[in-house]
Amino acid sequence: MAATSSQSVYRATTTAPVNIAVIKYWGKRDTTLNLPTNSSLSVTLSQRSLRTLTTASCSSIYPAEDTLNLNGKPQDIQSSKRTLACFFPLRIVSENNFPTAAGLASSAAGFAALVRAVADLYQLPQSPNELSRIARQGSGSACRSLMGGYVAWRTGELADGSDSLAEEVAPASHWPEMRALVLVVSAEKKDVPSTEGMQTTVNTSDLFATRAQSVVPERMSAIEAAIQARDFPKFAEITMRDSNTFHATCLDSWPPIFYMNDVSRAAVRLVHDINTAVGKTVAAYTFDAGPNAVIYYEEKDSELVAGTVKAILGANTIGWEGAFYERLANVTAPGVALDKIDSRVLDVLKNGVSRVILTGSGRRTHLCRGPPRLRVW
Ligand SMILES: Nc1ncnc2c1ncn2[C@@H]1O[C@H](COP(=O)(O)OP(=O)(O)OP(=O)(O)O)[C@@H](O)[C@H]1O
Ligand SMILES: C[C@@](O)(CCOP(=O)(O)OP(=O)(O)O)CC(=O)O
Repeated sequence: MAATSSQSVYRATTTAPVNIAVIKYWGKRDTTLNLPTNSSLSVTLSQRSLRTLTTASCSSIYPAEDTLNLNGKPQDIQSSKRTLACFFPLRIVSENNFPTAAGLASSAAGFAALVRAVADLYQLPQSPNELSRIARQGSGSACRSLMGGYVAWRTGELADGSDSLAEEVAPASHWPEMRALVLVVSAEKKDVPSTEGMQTTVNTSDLFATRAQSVVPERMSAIEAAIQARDFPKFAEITMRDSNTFHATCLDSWPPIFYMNDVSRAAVRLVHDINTAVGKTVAAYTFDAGPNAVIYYEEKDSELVAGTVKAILGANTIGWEGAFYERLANVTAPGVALDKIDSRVLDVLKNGVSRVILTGSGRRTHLCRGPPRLRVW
């Protein structure tokens, strides 16, 4: 029997990447609009390793309520006022190919994919910068996942948030040698969610105001210049210092918040030991609101950085995966002699890291399988 338009299902499918900040967003000046207290800057990671896949669909045959299914489980979104505004109820189905709510920026990829899929479904003309304004309100860091490469989120000044947008500082192709080694220390849900933790910091930390008002603005300019010049040592030092300052404001919060643990601190020591042994900065660590380490380095230094990590952790005992693992597959000897690394660090890392994802900088959200289309299910 021929399909009638009342049976029609319209749908759009999109993917979105994870981004890992090198200048951290931490603090809101407006919690409703999700306006930040400082600008931030991130590297969008390759979707060949980590991505969210989201399909948005609408139809008059759907029950009269919006639904979100995440990783196979229905989510509670009915308190949202959006339902009332929809003529055709929306059905969102999404899947992350990595742990959700574990400090691996699932909310960033998740909300970016959601906004992109809905915009594609309705064939909205908005640019990624304009869509970033919407994604920001789902989760602040999500606004940076609508773009590829090196992305800044400008704090903005206006009370309505209309100038608090993300913009691409440089595409991934500008510095394609950038690699990211994710050491998964824990895939557990974190104790203090980012949304709650950052406001505890805003309200109680004495260090916080200095970071937001003077430290970050200087670092934003310096890291953008380092990215334009592809100056890895400069990029790396700012990245490490900013991660440390962010975690210092967490420790300075009341009650104090701890996201890094002994394994995280071992990863910090490892990176400094590698850099000292090599005699220049070839690796940079950064930590979000959880213990997992992300280590940035350039492809030419794969053996020195990832090769050393591989020799410490062993390739067989834990999972090594990711789009850029190929070059390392046959590397067995450490790039840096292990006697140059603090011996306590070796054991802590070996026992504490459960999984390694080797990835690199990548491109922005993209539409899957052509433009939105009419389908009868
Ligand atoms: N694919 C998705 N689609 C829609 N919402 C998602 C998706 N993935 C995650 N989320 C939302 O984001 C929440 C997790 O965000 P949370 O900030 O706690 O963790 P995270 O993003 O993994 O960590 P972090 O932001 O510290 O790196 C989930 O509970 C869910 O509400
Ligand atoms: C440490 C961070 O990863 C914090 C991310 O916080 P979220 O974007 O998850 O917070 P909400 O806006 O409340 O959803 C730093 C960063 O990504 O810049």
